Amino acid sequence: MFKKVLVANRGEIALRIIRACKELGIRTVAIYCEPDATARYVKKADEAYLVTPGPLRGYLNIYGIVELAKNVGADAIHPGYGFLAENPQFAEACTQAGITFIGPNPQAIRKMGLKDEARRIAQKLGIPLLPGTPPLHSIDEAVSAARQIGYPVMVKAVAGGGGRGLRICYDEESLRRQIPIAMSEAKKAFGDERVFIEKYLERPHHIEIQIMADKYGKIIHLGERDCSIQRRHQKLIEIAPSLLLTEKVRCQMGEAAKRLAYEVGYDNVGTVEFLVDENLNYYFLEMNTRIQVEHTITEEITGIDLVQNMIKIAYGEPLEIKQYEVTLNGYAIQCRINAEDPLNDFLPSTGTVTAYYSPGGFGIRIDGHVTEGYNVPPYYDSLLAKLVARGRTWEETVRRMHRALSEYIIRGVKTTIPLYIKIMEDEDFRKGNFSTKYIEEKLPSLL
Ligand SMILES: Nc1ncc2cc(-c3cccc4ccccc34)c(N3CC[C@@H](N)C3)nc2n1
Ligand SMILES: [Ca+2]
Repeated sequence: MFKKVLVANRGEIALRIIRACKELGIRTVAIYCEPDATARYVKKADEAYLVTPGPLRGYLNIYGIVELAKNVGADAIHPGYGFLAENPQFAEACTQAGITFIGPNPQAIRKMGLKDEARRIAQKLGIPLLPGTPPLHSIDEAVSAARQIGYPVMVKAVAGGGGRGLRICYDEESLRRQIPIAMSEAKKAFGDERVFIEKYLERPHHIEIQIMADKYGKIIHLGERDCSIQRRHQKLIEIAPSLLLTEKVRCQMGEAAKRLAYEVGYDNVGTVEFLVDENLNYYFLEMNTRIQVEHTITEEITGIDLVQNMIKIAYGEPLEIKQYEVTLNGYAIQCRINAEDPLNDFLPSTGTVTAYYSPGGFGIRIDGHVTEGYNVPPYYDSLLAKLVARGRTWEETVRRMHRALSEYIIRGVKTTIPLYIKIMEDEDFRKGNFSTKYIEEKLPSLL
């Protein structure tokens, strides 16, 4: 097994990876930029090094991080999520330095990073897709395609993902206007101006399948997560399993996700995103080649430690879990405790945490890095902690999450906790009656 792993990330996911390594007897190296110098994950690592340039680019400095890993004698690097997690150049730089990248192979990262390539492969495999086009060459081509597809359509950047580079068009005038804007935005944001269009689903559920593959072609899926409760592509609450799927559709989506992973020669963990409509028709969206923030709820209902499996797979161990051994027990809900003010358009709230008391008790998990006195910096995402509640029934899980949220004390910064308390009391949420429009439609009445 690896002797020393460098964690190329910060905050809660860095702490999560450090904990997984500790349980495997692996020494850990943390990196930090100045604002994180006193953060808990830095203290919990066996070694910690300041990386430059701060306060953010040190976490994105491919060659600086690889150089440091070599100098401290790390034999593997875990990228976490965000930052360099889906950067094929980083994965290749690690390999070239003789350091194992704990994640998928660079070819699979590259393939799934281009939405048109992912769609083409899904189409070849007979995985359902929304009506759409390959990358467009002209506005006229988009207009004639949209006539076939029918409005509304969504314009998507080929190199986009996670909600970036998306535009909705309800008629031809809007499409003609927005295509050039989308292309120039894509050029600026991703260095690739190519866009395509798809039929826009108005009120879908956003459901993703967790997969895990070893280096020998063994692939399993670990059920789904419903991530529909988001705001401007920032996920707020995730649940597992979904309240919408039947066992039959779950199996179909799981098999489709495994076929896609197998086709691209995938190894390590990954997530295949779908949209599901109220008639349980599901459509492939994209694939994420990283561990996700919400991996926790899958761990809670399957009992499988996804981060430790990432490390074992990267080390070359064969998958020891068989598909029939994956059982989904009960329900789990994750609330992302963000330093944002839900009463003020979710504006980031910075400052010092003057009081911090996290809940506990049966079926409660906290993944977070905040303590009293922590100064919430403005440079990073606003996630302070992930509060996860698990229960045998959905009703019990909602009650437990409500109780835990009511116990949670964070003073000195505004957080999303008050909003989540209201959501746990909302009849539509409790009945599983929510789509990607839930927050947009409910916010005014919830607060
Ligand atoms: N053809 C079509 N119709 C509806 C969609 C709805 C979403 C979507 C899914 C989840 C939340 C959203 C919030 C605002 C806008 C879109 C969404 C979506 N995306 C793309 C990135 C992924 N993370 C979410 N793609 C869509 N595509
Ligand atoms: Ca994505």
